[in-house]
Order: sequence, then C-alpha cells, then structure tokens
Amino acid sequence: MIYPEYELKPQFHEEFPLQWKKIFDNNNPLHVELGFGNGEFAAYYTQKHKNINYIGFELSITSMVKAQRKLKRNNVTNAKLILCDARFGLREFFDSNSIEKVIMNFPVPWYKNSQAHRRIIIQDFFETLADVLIENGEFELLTDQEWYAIEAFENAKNSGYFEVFDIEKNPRREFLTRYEKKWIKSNRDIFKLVVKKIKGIKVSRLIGGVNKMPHASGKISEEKIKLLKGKVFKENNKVFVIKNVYKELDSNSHIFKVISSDGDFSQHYFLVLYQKDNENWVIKLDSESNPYRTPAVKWSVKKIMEVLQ
Ligand SMILES: C[S@@+](CC[C@H](N)C(=O)[O-])C[C@H]1O[C@@H](n2cnc3c(N)ncnc32)[C@H](O)[C@@H]1O
Repeated sequence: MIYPEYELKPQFHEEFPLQWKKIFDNNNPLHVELGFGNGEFAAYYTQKHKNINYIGFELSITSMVKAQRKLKRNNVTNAKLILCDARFGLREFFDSNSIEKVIMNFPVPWYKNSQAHRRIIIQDFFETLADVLIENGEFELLTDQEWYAIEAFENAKNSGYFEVFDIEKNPRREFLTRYEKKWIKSNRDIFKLVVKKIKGIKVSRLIGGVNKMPHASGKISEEKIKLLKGKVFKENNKVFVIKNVYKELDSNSHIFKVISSDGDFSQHYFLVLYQKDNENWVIKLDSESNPYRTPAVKWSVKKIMEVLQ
C-alpha cells in the first residue's frame, strides 16, 4: 500500500519557493530531515512534536514507500515527504528565513576524495542553511564517522554564519534511527554536531517564481533532426546531452530523450518537436515529463530549436 497523501511532488507546483502555509494549512514552524531512510525517525519526531510541520527528503523510492506506511500507521498529520536530492530541495523549495530546524541522521559519508563533491556538508550547503534557517535556527547532524563530523564542524565554522557547538561523542538519545542502532550494535562511536545560525546570507536559486516552460518555435531543416543524437551542449554551469531521438510513427513529430545538469543537479526528460503548420515547428516538454524548469532545461528547448534552424 502507498499513502500518496504524504508525498509532495514539487514539480507539480506552480510557484517556487513552495507555499508551505498553504500546503499544511497552518503557520507552524518548519522542521526538515535530509535522507529520512525508512521513516522511523519521521514517525517518532512528528508524534513528539505535534506543533511543527515536518518535511523529509529522500532519494530512494523504496524508502519513500516504507516511510509513508510508517506515517500512516502512526496517523501522522504534520508531515510531507519529497523524493528529491536534499541539497537541491533545501535551496529551491524554501524561502529565506523560513526553517526552524534541519536534521540529518547518518548521511552517506562518501569517503573517497573523488566523491567529495557528493557529500552534503560541503561549503555550498552551509550557505544554503544560512539562507533558509531562521535566525537562531539549528542544524543537527548525527554520524558514525568522526572525520565527517569534523569536516562539517570546520565548514560551518569557516563560513562565519553559525555558532558551532563542540562535537558530542556518544550523546544520550531518546530515539535511535535504524542506522544508529546498526552502528551501535557494531560498537561504533556516534558523533553529534549542532550549529546555530547567527548571520544570514541570500543564495541564488535555479528555479523561482512561476514554474512556466517556454516553448520555442520556428522554421527548421528536418534533415538535421537525426544528427542531434548523442550531441552534448555546454554553456557555463549548464550541460545537456541528447541521448536519443525517436520519430513518432503516426505523426510528424519527434521525441528527444535529454539529460541536463545544472552543476551537480541532473534531470532526465523528454522533449517533443512537432510541425505546427506548413512552415513552423514547435519544441516543448513532452506531457509525460515534468522536470524542474532549471536554466539547463529551459536552455535545452531553446538551443535545440536554434541548432535545427
Ligand atoms: C545511511 S542512510 C540513513 C537513513 C536514516 N536517516 C537513518 O538514520 O536510519 C542515508 C539515507 O540518505 C539518503 N540520501 C543520500 N543522499 C541523499 C540526498 N542527496 N538527498 C536525499 N537523500 C539522500 C539515502 O537514500 C539513504 O536512505
């Protein structure tokens, strides 16, 4: 069973940042968990703090389903779960000075230097936190990796936006998450870091305002269409690749399978190109696709039309 009432799909919302007051129908403080796993902590936390609105981020679909079941079993009414990269969601879905607390329990540490850019606690993350947390709002991190807690400590401290408390070793905890139990069972130490926002900053967002998708239209040279397969386009922070081009059998339209990225944030989607009248063609997002309208997504529409002309 899935319980879709708990899942929020921001792609279907018209405006960013999201209107949390409308979504929860109240003005309660927002608490956000990054990587909620199977939702044990979410179910506990929302029961314990009935006067907050909980928003959780996760990448795993299986975890999303399990967490929905846990919330339903506990009759939780103050939680929304989002399937999305937490780094993107934290920056794009929340207004400045809007979150009271951000919690991250046992993130994947990404040990290797080559994976360092995938770590959540990089400098950019602390800038986003300094924007979206309210004054005196907190970020709490639990990890079984001491080096990770130290790296987070240093990045937070060096940013200048936080009061950073000493790392606590094996803190007393009222509730243990699934991974916490696992690490304690294998005799690992647990490290807790808390940082409190003391200074704000405004970071730039990739999406914002009304979530509209521009179409592009014009005359094209049809013979250029199939030559686009495999082509890569780059401009500053934006990249897109045309993975494939399909011709629809029963109409004069073509589907482009595209992967785009804006820095570290990638999306897969389909664009449709069709003949509008004798002279003009239109390219737009296929109705089956609903990526966030980031600069790279918008640029892919314009650029494909441009190269076909
Ligand atoms: C080690 S598990 C911890 C799960 C849970 N918090 C716990 O303590 O039991 C890390 C979780 O973070 C999720 N995750 C990893 N990177 C993420 C990201 N960038 N955004 C959202 N979730 C992420 C993973 O899918 C995984 O479920």
